[in-house]
Amino acid sequence: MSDKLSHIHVACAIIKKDGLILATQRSATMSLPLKWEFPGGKLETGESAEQCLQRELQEELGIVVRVGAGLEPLTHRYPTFTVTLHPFLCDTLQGQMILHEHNAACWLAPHELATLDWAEADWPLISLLAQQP
Ligand SMILES: Nc1nc2c([nH]c(=O)n2[C@@H]2O[C@H](COP(=O)(O)OP(=O)(O)OP(=O)(O)O)[C@@H](O)[C@H]2O)c(=O)[nH]1
Repeated sequence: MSDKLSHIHVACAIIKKDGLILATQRSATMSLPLKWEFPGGKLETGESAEQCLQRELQEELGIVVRVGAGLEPLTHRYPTFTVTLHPFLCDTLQGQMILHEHNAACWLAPHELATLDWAEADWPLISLLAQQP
């Protein structure tokens, strides 16, 4: 497979509520099983990051969010593919969260995020969030 084919772009949501941030755990049957991540997914052709997040968060968690500022994209090379994460700060607008795909979810203070077993691509983001007030 060419590098181009194995390089995916993923929009992910840093959802904040009362100073806490939502973390979701991938299921045992997904790729990167049981790793923690920020909810979101692959950008489809012609889709904006905001549209992607609204679609993915509705599918995965049944919630509608307000998409705010974008953070610096991060690129990570896994053994079998490369991912560029496009993180966005978000607030929940509507919906009772239901886990349609994930194994678990939790709300943590920024400095507590590092206690979870995150997907490798996320670690620079975890460090950045932990430094913010
Ligand atoms: N949503 C999300 N995905 C992440 C994060 N970090 C990270 O490495 N990823 C990777 O980015 C990809 C997201 O794609 P997806 O969520 O639409 O894909 P998927 O579960 O259907 O994966 P699959 O196509 O590998 O089965 C996954 O391979 C996931 O492991 C993150 O913080 N949030």
